[in-house]
Amino acid sequence: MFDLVFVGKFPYNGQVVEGSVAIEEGKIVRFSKGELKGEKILRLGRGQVLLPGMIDVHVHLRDFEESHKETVKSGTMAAIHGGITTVFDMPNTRPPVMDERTFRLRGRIFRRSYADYALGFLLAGNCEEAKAVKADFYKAFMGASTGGIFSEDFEADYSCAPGPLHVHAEEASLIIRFPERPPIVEVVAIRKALDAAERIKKRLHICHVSTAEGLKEILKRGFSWVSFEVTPHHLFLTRRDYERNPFLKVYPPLRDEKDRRFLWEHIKDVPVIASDHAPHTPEDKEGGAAGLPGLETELALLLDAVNRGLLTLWDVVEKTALNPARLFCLKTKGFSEGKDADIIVVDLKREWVVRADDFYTKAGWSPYEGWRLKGKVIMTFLRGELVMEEDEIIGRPRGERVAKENGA
Ligand SMILES: NC(=O)N[C@@H](CC(=O)O)C(=O)O
Ligand SMILES: [Zn+2]
Ligand SMILES: [Zn+2]
Repeated sequence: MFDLVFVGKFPYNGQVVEGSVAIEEGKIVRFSKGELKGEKILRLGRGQVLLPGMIDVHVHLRDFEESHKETVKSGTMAAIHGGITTVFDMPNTRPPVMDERTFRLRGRIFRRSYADYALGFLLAGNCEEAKAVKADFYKAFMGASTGGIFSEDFEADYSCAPGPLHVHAEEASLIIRFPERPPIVEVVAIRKALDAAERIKKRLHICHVSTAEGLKEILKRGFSWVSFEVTPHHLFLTRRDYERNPFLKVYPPLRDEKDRRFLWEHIKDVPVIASDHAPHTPEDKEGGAAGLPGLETELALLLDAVNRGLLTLWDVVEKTALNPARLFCLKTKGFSEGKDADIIVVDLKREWVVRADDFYTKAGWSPYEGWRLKGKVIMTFLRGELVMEEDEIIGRPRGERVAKENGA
């Protein structure tokens, strides 16, 4: 007799099938086309589908001296509200996570985390410190973004990285010449990062790819040790939106319709979708801060796109859960028997209107305010425990640090 059995539709081997998924002690233990017996049976309703919880590999939770923007507590409540069960914590905090003491402090505040988490470490000429910590991933900026820290010598930082390196690819020298950061600023940086990757051949993940030329360059080189992500704002918004709403200032900037369309035309080749949840308060945005909140809208935007035939549910599952688990060697994550039961129930038919007032993030505003979306996350389970239902957070923070495959 299993602890919990879901009965209904779920993605399996590229399809969406009918059957049951059995959970035992926080793990997925059985997929079946038939009915399985359980202490608790959760029968999904019409329009509802069971999906793996999202692994969001690009999240800024702020906290420390920027707790007014977001905290680990508020940001991870927003995550589970949006169906995200694992977050990668970006280290461009204030103070930045660039030394052993701050890295330890960072680990301690995640006791308040409502989601599972991977801890990042910022690399910028601090190689000795980087080697002294065992972070789950490392981050380098080729040009300044929020926090202003970037690599003087990107190749040295990349060579030093003791684990997978996420990189913000905007070329510092071109940002000075072109502060509007046109596509060339990203494309030159991506080319430089790929040239370095060809020589160094270590795991590299290129963040928030936003330009057609940049995506073309990555696909042309086709290095198996280089992965990349695209964000919802570069898929659903353009520079025109920014011209109408200055709050939509973000690095890399929103692009023209042709870049956005190119991303969609190649969505099949995009391995990971990640939010780059970068909360700033309205006051900070008035002051010109770059970055957009995205945790509580990203999956719903993708479900709405599924309803509009722009991608399949299986595409969503691969880009938000299966590929991140595989690419970052998360030993206990992935939607298969023996893995953590990080599960969400989504209602593909539920229509709702985006209102920042309904959100847990401290950002206090949303790029998608007023948008009517078809598709909503209605339940989130973290390692088999219900942690969110119908917009309510249930229980206390239960987040745990991810486990990596040996040597990853
Ligand atoms: N994307 C942004 O515009 N800002 C991010 C930093 C980053 O991801 O570059 C932030 O931390 O605010
Ligand atoms: Zn960035
Ligand atoms: Zn970011």
